[in-house]
Amino acid sequence: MPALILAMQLVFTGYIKRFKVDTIFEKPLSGVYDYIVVGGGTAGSVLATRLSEDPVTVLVLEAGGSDLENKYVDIPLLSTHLQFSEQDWQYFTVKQESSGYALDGRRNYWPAGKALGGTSILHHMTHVRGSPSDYDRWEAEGCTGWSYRDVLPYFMKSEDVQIPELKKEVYRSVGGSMTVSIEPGNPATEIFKNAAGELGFQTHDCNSPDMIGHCPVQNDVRNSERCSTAKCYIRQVLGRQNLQVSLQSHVTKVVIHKGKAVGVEYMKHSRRMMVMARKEVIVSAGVIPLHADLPVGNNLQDHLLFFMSYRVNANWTINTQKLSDPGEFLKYIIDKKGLYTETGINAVLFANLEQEDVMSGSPDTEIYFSNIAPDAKALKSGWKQNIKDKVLDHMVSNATSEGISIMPSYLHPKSRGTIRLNSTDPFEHPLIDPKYLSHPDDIAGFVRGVRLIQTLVLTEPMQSIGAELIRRDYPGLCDDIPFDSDSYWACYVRSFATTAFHPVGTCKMGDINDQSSVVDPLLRVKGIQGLRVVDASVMRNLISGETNTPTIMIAEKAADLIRGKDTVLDIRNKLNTKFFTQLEDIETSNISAWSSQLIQKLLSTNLI
Ligand SMILES: Cc1cc2nc3c(=O)[nH]c(=O)nc-3n(C[C@H](O)[C@H](O)[C@H](O)COP(=O)(O)OP(=O)(O)OC[C@H]3O[C@@H](n4cnc5c(N)ncnc54)[C@H](O)[C@@H]3O)c2cc1C
Repeated sequence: MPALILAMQLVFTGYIKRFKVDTIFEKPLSGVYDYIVVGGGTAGSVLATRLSEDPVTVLVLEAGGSDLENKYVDIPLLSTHLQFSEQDWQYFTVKQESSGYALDGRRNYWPAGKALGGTSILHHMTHVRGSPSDYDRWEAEGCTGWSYRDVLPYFMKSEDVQIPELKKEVYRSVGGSMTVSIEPGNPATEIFKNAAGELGFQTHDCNSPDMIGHCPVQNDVRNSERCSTAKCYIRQVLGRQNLQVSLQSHVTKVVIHKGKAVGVEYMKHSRRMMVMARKEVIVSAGVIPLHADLPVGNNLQDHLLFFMSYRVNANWTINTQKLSDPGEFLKYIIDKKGLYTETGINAVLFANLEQEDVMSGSPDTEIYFSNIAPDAKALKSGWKQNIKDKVLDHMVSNATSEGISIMPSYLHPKSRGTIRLNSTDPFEHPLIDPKYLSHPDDIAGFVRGVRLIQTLVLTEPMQSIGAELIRRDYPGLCDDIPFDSDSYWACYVRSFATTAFHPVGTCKMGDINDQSSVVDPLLRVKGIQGLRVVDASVMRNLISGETNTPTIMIAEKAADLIRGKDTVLDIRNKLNTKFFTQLEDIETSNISAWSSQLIQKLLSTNLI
């Protein structure tokens, strides 16, 4: 107990120091700035950092407060503690017709960051760039200048890789703002690696141009603390005289005069204010649309995932009992060591299950490995999924403190949804309707993922820990369908798959003549001068993985587009001479030569 008190004192002292720093946000505003950035989230923090490198004035208006107001922000394992906090918008989707059968009202809970740093202060820190084909597809569909060759230099500019074996890779970088690291091994990571290896998946860098394979998860973590874009970008430059950040400033309207965005209206401490922009207004408010009069809010896309949990005989699972040991917490506070340094995801695996050779091309499936045990507390208050009480009680009756979860996610869903403003009141939450699993192909994609997981569990490393599936079917929910048939898993997916938190696409980028797009390839809102959108909403199609790192890339590139500068010329030249020819070789080589018994096993199942 004294250890616990000491730990709490240390946290509290850190608190006081932080509040002193945050008075910087209270500087009085002037009436006009060169650039106004709406939203200081993942993208907004990056963009304002870059724009204010020039002799221009930049204002960031952020609806939330300081990222440091929540004591859990830094601690990797406690990211879910930010959900349903003041730093979360706490959105819910509308009732889903084709999914969410196990959810209360069939509604997904949609967390989103509401503070400086935006969703990067509460996300799970997995660092994934996506596949070259994702960006080449954007370019082919009219997003000129966004091919993999174009965007790779910006991924590199933003990162500071602290993984010794990757520092020298020509496509990776050191010295950028975002630290990328791997937490020192948990035995679980080794088991997952060996299981994947037995099926022929090589362990390599999933942020290389060839994503297929297994990787210990790379994280946006610096010295065992979260590296949000608040901490790793904008807080580094808050002393600049030409940069002003105003918190608790909720923008309610972009002011448009004679077809040009000239400023914004916003509410701060219940007072309505207006501020003008000499050059541009840039909306970086995330996927929730601000503009009522534009064709925004269509093309909503998101990844789903669900938990396949297994009982195991292993002493390395993370469970509530281990975490409530005060010594464990102290280990983190004093030495930045122990279980709290982990993010809860040990490793990821990417495969291309849609085609015969699952190990070539670009991935359509991501598998997450987690050594967090599905014990009663984790099920009730860990990953919050809005599961119906009676279903949750049933799950809790099967809880175990020695277990793991493996989660499939289908990466290129065809379902498309919408986000619509619910009323003229800008403070009311919008109607979010992702129409999850409305396209039948998405179900088939998930069932293939289930079969891959089942195959992984049959490997010797997984059998050596006695991995045994914990069934979650519930009276009236899939229990009338023969267990393990494709139809059973289809029902399971429709019942238990929930958001993987990667919504994109509501301000779709496209060619100037593409009627369905909102912004052009320079991210300018079509038909309105002086207005751009720079955030995850401009992604035309979902990328093959998590969306924070690509959003940072978008903001880095947008800063160059706005400033009319090429800050990555040196990186591009280096890549042109050393890398892109090599990349062409990779694309044409027969990667499928990797041995794989998996292919045979997968093909022997009848997919729906
Ligand atoms: C729980 C969770 C886990 C995730 N895990 C990962 C992960 O492990 N890896 C990964 O790569 N991605 C992950 N993501 C996704 C990733 O974090 C997002 O794609 C990314 O943060 C989106 O960035 P953004 O700039 O578009 O929006 P945000 O970061 O959400 O920024 C929008 C900002 O605008 C502010 N804002 C909104 N409206 C207004 C307004 N009217 N006026 C003023 N300000 C406003 C918001 O408060 C917010 O600060 C996760 C997301 C969630 C929710």
